[in-house]
Amino acid sequence: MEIRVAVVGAGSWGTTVAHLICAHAPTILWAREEAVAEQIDREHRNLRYLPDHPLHADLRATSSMAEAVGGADLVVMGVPSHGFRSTMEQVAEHLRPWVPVISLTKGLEQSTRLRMSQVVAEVAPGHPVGVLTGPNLAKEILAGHAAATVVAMADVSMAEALQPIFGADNLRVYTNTDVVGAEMGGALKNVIAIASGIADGIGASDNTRAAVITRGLAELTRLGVAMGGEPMTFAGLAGMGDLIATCISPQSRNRHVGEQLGRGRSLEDVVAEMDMVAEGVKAAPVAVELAEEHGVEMPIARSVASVCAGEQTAIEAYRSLLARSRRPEVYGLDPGGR
Ligand SMILES: NC(=O)C1=CN([C@@H]2O[C@H](COP(=O)(O)OP(=O)(O)OC[C@H]3O[C@@H](n4cnc5c(N)ncnc54)[C@H](O)[C@@H]3O)[C@@H](O)[C@H]2O)C=CC1
Ligand SMILES: O=C(CO)COP(=O)(O)O
Repeated sequence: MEIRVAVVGAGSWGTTVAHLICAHAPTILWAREEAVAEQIDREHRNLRYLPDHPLHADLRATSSMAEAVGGADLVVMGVPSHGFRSTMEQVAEHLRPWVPVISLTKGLEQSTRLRMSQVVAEVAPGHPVGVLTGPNLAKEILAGHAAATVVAMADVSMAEALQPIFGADNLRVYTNTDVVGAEMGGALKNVIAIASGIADGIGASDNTRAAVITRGLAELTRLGVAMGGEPMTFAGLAGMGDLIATCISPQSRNRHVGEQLGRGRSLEDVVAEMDMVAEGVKAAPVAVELAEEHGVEMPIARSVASVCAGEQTAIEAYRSLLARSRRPEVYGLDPGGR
């Protein structure tokens, strides 16, 4: 049976995923701006977000949610976390019963501290829900470089059915039943990537970056496990894999924000000149709140939140991380670990 897919959100990643799926299934991409939808539909290009890449000739695009979602057998959500709930509410008006919803979004809802799959469950109860996540920088995948990713759903047979839909010659898709772990890995690595960028911006060394990545993995694992994620998920593509890609890549928006902060620029200036989302900026204070709620320590996330809020300079944040009291290298599996 042919599956018709709607991808909601025509930024870099939504457009890339729609382009990939289109090779296997009829796909329609929803764009908020009519001009973007028209350009993709007619010219097979998204000049705003992916100017260098022609898109699949069969990819359709629309700014009408009814047209995008009304006939879809699978809905893929690719809007940033700050617009996720309101967009999902529009989706829900047209969603046919039991259509699965897969989130591409790597963020946390600010007001509620919810993961995006939880937002889907609130707005469209009863629909199967999952996430697609991993080290997947959109432009690299569009350029044809090999990558791997994870589709995480509680129902493994449904995740297996989606593997060929999301897969491509250069994109290998694994399954995982740990939605909480996969989703928390994706959201929290953005916060650690800001810290890694800050290190680059203040001129720190590769040793520093390795320390940030490794201790960052410890703290995101600690929180993710406390919230119900499986420890091994954080050692996989959705955890360590995505953390490495985002912390080292010059293409990462989150690492870029950190680098600019490390050079002494203000968050307002850096964000104002970006036409794209850096989820870690909004996820950092939420991670700190969740850490408090779950009784775990997240010193790097706390430092990132504090630099983003203008409470500390980047240099002060790094000095205070180094000045923390001595302790054993308790790894992230113990929720009380420090
Ligand atoms: N770009 C990438 O390489 C990857 C991004 N992601 C995640 O995918 C999500 C989307 O990221 P990108 O596509 O890169 O973002 P982007 O910054 O390239 O584009 C954002 C898209 O969302 C739309 N948008 C912005 N605010 C909105 C709102 N309030 N309501 C509805 N739509 C809104 C914009 O019009 C645009 O189409 C993020 O959570 C990101 O972390 C995940 C994997 C890879
Ligand atoms: O999630 C991503 C790669 O997997 C993209 O990271 P940035 O949002 O930091 O560019």
